[in-house]
Amino acid sequence: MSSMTTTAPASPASTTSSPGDTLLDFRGVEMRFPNGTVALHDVDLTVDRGEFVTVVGPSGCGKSTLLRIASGLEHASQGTTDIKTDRIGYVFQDATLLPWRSVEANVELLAELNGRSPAERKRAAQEAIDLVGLSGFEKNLPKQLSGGMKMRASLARSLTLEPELFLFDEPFGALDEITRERLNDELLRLFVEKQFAGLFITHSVSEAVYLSTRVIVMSGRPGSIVETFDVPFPMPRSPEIRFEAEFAKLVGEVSHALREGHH
Ligand SMILES: Nc1ncnc2c1ncn2[C@@H]1O[C@H](COP(=O)(O)OP(=O)(O)OP(=O)(O)O)[C@@H](O)[C@H]1O
Repeated sequence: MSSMTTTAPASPASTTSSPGDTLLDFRGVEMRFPNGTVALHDVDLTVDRGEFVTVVGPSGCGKSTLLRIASGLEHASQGTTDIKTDRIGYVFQDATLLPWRSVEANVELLAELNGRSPAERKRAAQEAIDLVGLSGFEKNLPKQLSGGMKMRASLARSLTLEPELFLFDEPFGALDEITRERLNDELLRLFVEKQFAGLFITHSVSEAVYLSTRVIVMSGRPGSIVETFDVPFPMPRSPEIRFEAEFAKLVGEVSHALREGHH
C-alpha cells in the first residue's frame, strides 16, 4: 500500500522544522504500471532539508517515475511515500511556458492558480524574475527567448511558490554546455539563498556531482538504487571546482557505478 502524508506549512514563518528534517521519505517503493511494466523496485530514498540529491541512471530506469511519485502525480504501487510539505516546485526538461503569455504573466501563473492577489503575485513574480536574471525581459513572449532564458522563466515560475522541496526532471538536458554550466551555477546560488531541498534528475554525471550534496546511482529497469555518494565539497561552490582532481575522481567513481549498475 502506498500512503502520502502531507503537512502543509502555510507560510515560511510557520515552518517549525529545522535543518536536517526529512522532507521526503520513500520506503520500499515499487512501481508497476497497469500494462505490467515494472519501473521501480524497492527504492528507499530520503531528502532532508538542506540536501540537494541527484539521481543518475540509464535511460528508462524510472527516474521520471520517481519524481512523478514525489510530486503526487503518480502513486507507487507498493511501499510508503511520505512527503512532509506541499510547497513543492517542479521543473521539467521542457519549460512548458504558455506561448501567448509574456514572461511576467507566465511567471505569475502558479501564484495566480493558487489564488494569490494580483499585487502579491506581481511582487512574487518580479522577485523571482530578478533572482533568475531575467530582469528587463518581463514583457517578452516565450518565442522571443533563448532556450536558457525559457528555463530561467520556468524556474522563476516555481520559485514564486517558495518551494521547500524542488523537483527537477533533467531541466538543462536540452541546453548547450556553456548555458547548462551557467544555469548550474545559478541554481546552486538559488539553493544556497533560498534553502529549498532539491531532488534532481540528470544524465550528466559531472552536473550531478557539481550540484549535489548526494548522488544516487540507479540500475537499469526496474530501477533500484545501486550506490550512493556523498559529495564533500562545501557550498557555495566555485565553478572552478570542476577542474579539481577531487572532483574528477568523484565523477569517475559515479560513472563507474553507473556502468556497473547498467544491465
Ligand atoms: N504510464 C506508463 N505506463 C507504462 N509504462 C510506463 C509509463 N510511464 C513510464 N513507463 C515506463 O517505465 C519505465 C521508466 O520510465 P521513466 O520515464 O520513469 O524513465 P527515465 O529513467 O526517466 O527515462 P529517461 O532517462 O529516458 O527519461 C520506462 O520503461 C517507461 O517506458
